[in-house]
Amino acid sequence: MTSTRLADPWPAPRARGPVDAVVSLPGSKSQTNRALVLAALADGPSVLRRPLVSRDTSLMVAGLRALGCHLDTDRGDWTVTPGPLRAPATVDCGLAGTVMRFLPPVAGLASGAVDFDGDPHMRLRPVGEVLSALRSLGVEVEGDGLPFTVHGSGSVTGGTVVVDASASSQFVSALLLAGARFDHGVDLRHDGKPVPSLPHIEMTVAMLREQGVGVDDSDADRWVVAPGPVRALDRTIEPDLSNAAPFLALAAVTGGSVTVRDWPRSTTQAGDALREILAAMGCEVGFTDDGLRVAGAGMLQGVDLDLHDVGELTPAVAALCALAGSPSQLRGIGHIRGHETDRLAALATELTRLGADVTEHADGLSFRPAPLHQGVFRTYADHRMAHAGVIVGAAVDGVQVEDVATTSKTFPDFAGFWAGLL
Ligand SMILES: O=C(O)C1=C[C@@H](OP(=O)(O)O)[C@@H](O)[C@H](O)C1
Ligand SMILES: C=C(OP(=O)(O)O)C(=O)O
Repeated sequence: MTSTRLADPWPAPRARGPVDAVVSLPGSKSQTNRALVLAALADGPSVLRRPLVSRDTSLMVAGLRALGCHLDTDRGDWTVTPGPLRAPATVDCGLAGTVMRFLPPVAGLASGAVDFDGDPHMRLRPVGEVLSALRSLGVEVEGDGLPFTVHGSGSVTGGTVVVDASASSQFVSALLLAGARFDHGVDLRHDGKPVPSLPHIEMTVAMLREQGVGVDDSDADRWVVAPGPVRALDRTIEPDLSNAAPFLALAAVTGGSVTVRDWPRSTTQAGDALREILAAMGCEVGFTDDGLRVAGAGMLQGVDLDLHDVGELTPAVAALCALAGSPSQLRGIGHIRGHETDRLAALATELTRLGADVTEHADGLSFRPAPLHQGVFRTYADHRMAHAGVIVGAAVDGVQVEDVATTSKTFPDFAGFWAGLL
């Protein structure tokens, strides 16, 4: 997605003083990819306004086109015209969890074989629970992880199913998103350790309800989706609040102020938790007429946080903890070892290489203050590792971020945008 050729490793720009900026950020990956799936299953043409244009959403668009959906993505707003779901088809999941988990239930509604594969690391990310759930809902599936094939028969019986979604909330979202189109809907129960990233399931439920789908989530760990049509969408995608993390962090580490425009006052996005997290680290956080403003207050305070619900914020928060003046503890995030890379191992390794005093635990990280120094920060094809690297690089001389272009997963020309602020 990045048009300019970037040096690799990329010298992360060092802030020479407080950064003061007002930024408009690209759309939410989670909302864009949910809206695309719902539009493909809807009862008429849909419009997505201000969608995110990035690798993850392009992969979703390509996957839905392969399944017979007509998408016009040439202009800023996208139109989606559902067609009969067709197969044979091939879906490239890249490294997008939303594509690998959300599309197999849609493929179950097509008639024929749909082959799924992705980037080398994607083959290691968990998906077996979605596939076994589909089997018990009446779909023939070959394989338990990437590569796998869904043999759709044109309809899915649906009904009652139990999954262990402790590895990813996306297992639940995947079955709910397509559930209304199953003959008997879906009555899904989670059985296992607590489900992570609950705001993402709340986003799924809220978006389904907005399209007229009946969802009962009144019992803990149980979601019942009634069979029925999905109303066509006309939706404006919110800015991606998780991708706001590095920009707000820039205010925090430089003692400047950054305002993110159009920050919703009410949202199911996990990134909204940044308001509380950054306030706990000593920043001034508040809404203005322009959006959400975060102002850094000099020295960052360490924090003790359970990030189980908002695990995708960990890399940026970890970078801040490494720069803080007092110890920190990040807990409840064992599941992020199954994200784009093993994020606990990657963060511990790379922050340590830059001098941080980090200890890796089974389900978290702890930090003690230490002076950081120059070095190369490796990113393991993980967009949010790159975010962590540039945050440290804004505060420390001589940090170079390997493969910063990996940010194209969820943010077009991140490096150019970032450099423009420093
Ligand atoms: O449904 C979604 O859009 C997402 C759910 C979360 O996944 P996990 O539950 O696997 O953490 C989150 O981390 C990911 O970035 C996006
Ligand atoms: C975990 C993430 O992505 P994915 O949607 O690929 O799971 C993420 O963006 O932090």
